[in-house]
Amino acid sequence: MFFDILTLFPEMFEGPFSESIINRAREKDLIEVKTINIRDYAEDKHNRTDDTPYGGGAGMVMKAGPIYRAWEQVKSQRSVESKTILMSPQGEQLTQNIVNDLAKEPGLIIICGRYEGVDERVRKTIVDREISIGDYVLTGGEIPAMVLVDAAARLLTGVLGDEESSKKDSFYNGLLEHPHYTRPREFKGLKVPDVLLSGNHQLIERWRKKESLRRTLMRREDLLKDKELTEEDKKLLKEIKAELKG
Ligand SMILES: Nc1nonc1C(=O)NCC1CCCCC1
Repeated sequence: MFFDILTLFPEMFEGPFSESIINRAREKDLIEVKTINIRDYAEDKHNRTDDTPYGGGAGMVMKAGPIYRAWEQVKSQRSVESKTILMSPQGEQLTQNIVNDLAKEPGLIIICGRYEGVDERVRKTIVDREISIGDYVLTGGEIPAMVLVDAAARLLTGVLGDEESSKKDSFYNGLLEHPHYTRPREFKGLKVPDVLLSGNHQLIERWRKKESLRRTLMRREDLLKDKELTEEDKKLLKEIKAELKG
């Protein structure tokens, strides 16, 4: 899978993508991440990529021309179709389901907005999907682009080792993840639950599913509304609610 990232700040991506799992995936050719500097596609003598807003007001708007030409260039260099994503607070909220969908694409072109945003003609001509990583405003779309690349890349076969499989993620099975423990058995007087030391894998899996349901019920009950609960889930939830009643 490839990620072609249109940005005014390509060097922002050097650090995060040259470390750890994403870097290993690039070295194994499981993903390709290219940054394209929108400024290279400015056409006026001042190399402008932004300008004042029509209608007045504070701030600057990213010009459509440089973005469009950068987009044409990356499109022409790819032999397969790719979706164009604009990262912005006005987009649909990124969820694991959206990541799961996007990770099935052969590649993504990701546009990183800056200043007050991009000229509306960018949306009307080349954007397939506008995505937000949350209801807050950052200084640019670069960090949201890194979030999207990270979340999609880790789902690709071979990116995570078996032990790190994404199959049991929070949100992967629609629930929050159960608590995790590792050595030592006791830390600050807090002991590892005995069941995790029992070696009884059936009991351990039951404990993990129950704690996942408990955590989801306590923190994100909204997720339970969308989840198809098995008979075992319902039984465990009943136990949890009885325990909460004390
Ligand atoms: N939140 C977000 N989710 O995705 N992108 C986000 C963002 O805050 N991006 C920066 C803004 C800054 C002003 C112009 C448009 C982009």
